Amino acid sequence: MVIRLALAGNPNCGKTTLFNNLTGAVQHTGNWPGVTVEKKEGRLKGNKDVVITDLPGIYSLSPYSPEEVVSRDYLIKDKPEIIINVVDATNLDRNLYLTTQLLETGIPVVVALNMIDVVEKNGDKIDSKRLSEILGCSVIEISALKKKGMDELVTAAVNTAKSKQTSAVKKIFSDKTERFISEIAAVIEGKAEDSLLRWYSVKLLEKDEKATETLKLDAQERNRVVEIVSRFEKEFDDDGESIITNERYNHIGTVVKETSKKTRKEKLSASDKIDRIVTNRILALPIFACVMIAVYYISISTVGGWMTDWVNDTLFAETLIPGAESWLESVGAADWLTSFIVNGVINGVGAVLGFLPQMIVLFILLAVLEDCGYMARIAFIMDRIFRKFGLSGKSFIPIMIGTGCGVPGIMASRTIEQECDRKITAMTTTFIPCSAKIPIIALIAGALFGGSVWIAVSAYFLGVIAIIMSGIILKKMNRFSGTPAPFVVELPPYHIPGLKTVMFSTGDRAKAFIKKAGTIIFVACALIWFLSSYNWSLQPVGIENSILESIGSAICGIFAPLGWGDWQATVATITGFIAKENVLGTFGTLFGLSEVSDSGEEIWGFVAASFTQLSAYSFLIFNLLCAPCFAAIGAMRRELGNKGCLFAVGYQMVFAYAVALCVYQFGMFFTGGGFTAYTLLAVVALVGIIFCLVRPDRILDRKKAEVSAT
Ligand SMILES: Nc1nc2c(ncn2[C@@H]2O[C@H](COP(=O)(O)OP(=O)(O)OP(=O)(O)O)[C@@H](O)[C@H]2O)c(=O)[nH]1
Ligand SMILES: [Mg+2]
Repeated sequence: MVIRLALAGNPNCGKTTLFNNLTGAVQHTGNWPGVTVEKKEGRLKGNKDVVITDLPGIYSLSPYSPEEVVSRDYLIKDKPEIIINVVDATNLDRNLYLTTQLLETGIPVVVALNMIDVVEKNGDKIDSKRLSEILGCSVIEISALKKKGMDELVTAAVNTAKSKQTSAVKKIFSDKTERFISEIAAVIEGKAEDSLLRWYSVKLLEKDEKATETLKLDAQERNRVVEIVSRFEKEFDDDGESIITNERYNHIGTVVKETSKKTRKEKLSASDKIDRIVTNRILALPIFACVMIAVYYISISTVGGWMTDWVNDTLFAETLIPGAESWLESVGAADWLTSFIVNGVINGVGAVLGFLPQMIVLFILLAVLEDCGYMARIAFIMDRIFRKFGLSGKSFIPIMIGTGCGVPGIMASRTIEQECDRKITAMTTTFIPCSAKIPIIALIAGALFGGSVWIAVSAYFLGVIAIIMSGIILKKMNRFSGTPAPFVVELPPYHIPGLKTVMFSTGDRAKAFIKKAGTIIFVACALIWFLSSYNWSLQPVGIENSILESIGSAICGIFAPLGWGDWQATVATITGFIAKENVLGTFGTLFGLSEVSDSGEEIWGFVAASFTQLSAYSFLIFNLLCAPCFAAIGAMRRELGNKGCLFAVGYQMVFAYAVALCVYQFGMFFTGGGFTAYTLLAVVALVGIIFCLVRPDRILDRKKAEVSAT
């Protein structure tokens, strides 16, 4: 018999850590709420009959955002055999709120009292035996991080599931409320399964619409319910949902008082002390800027840079390429094959893989920031700024994730309740440079700006500014209008990042990067090599007469106003849509064929020769802001639908073009380039952008007027 076991609990209580322990999986964990946004399945190590589902974190069973709906639907509709309710023992008050709701679902529940190591370290005490008596279900003390109590938990869960013993329903509301619950239960009896009768009765008193819909009551029953609810609200002189919420909290208050003892009296914890500085109104932003500059300095300029140089200069330029060449010669390989392997594959894929060391250093640093808890603070800090522009600080979490890869970044936008904010975030997340764009940044910085760290830093700030500007512009459109959702991310206490968590997270991201180099980029490089080695009659020719040159030349005029209208840069940009790493791979392949230099910084020389600082920066801007790679466009389609996705891609292209145009043309103008037709075009673009930014928000004004009229 297969037992389905669901892990449910508040965000950031350790569900995924527990899931990884039990199944041996390596799902992403992090010290902030909202890491998991999709349900994940795995099988228990050593007992394949137990299927475990990791769910996104929820605060209650009245969900507001889409990833919370995932959790609730799974629990209520798919009905697992048993719920393990993971509870953060350092935060009993808040966590037990969900527990009282889970106990009403009629599904057997076992409470896993997680983070017991922290409780013990703080010198606090929790009487789990008494807690188990009051709640009416097993309570097992565990530490998912230290792997304590795992066997006990599994045994308790499997036994409870096998005995099908639901927890005894405890009356947790006041007698008066319980009477109303019974009244409703009498009306809907037979409409819901017996085990869910109490659950639905409470939901109806709360006026939960989603729950009401699934019940399919007839008109008469519905009227009866409405009558009971209105009597209920009159009796308490309050809203149904508030009454229920209040009484739940009252009940939990007494439970916590009876079962837990905190030794330390409200002294400021170390986390609070750090937060006083880190989230300080004046210091927060400078500290954030310093942290990010340090991260990119370490990963791009120093440690990561040295390692990448070694890979590019020594490993590829001095060892692999000559080695492969002489080996191919010695076995008598055909010229075209040698050219294909050396120029097409090693140069192209190598150009991308060369950046792996930088990337790994960056991934490690980001994972550390994530796991120690600083990322959650960044979201909190950014909320203050974003709110001023009508955006929610919650948008910043997807953006932070997007620095790794846009695909999970776009998916993380699901944690945002407000539909308009969610859509805008999904559309703009990829403005922030993802790891695949770092090689482009490093290339431009290295080739034309003497490796300056400021190019990378400016790229990130440009991303943030593009997001804020787009937020303002899009908010004024009908399809995105609305006020930002209140921000409720909690700040989890800081902790020392776990070595395993950091390694998993880094390994995961690095693996994805290598996999792309081995598949999609390999194919793209091979294609580029072919297109650049043959002409339309399929005769081998120099690159100047190749198919690629003719395609690039045909369309490169479009980019002339941006300052880099040559066919190489155009082709590189186009291949970037397959995967952003291709931009570099393409330069690598293109350069390999021109056989000029012998030093390791081959691509740099090539790029430096065909760009000026200004045109290179404009090239960088366009490639950073334009539509993301196909994988990310696919993710946007999932979140926005076909039409929305098309709109998003169109918007990103126009926006990227306009910004790059303005930067290049005004740059030219102010450095003595004169006023040309293109300068005029840039003036038009700038006026257009400013108009979109400052035009009055008619929709919001109308809504305000409607509110004040009523
Ligand atoms: N000290 C301690 N830390 C833990 C324990 N379990 C988890 N953590 C840490 O808590 C943080 C959150 O863990 P996750 O497993 O990502 O939490 P989650 O419940 O899956 O979070 P969401 O997916 O956001 O809902 C991580 O930094 C973990 O390392 C524990 O038993 N003790
Ligand atoms: Mg999780």
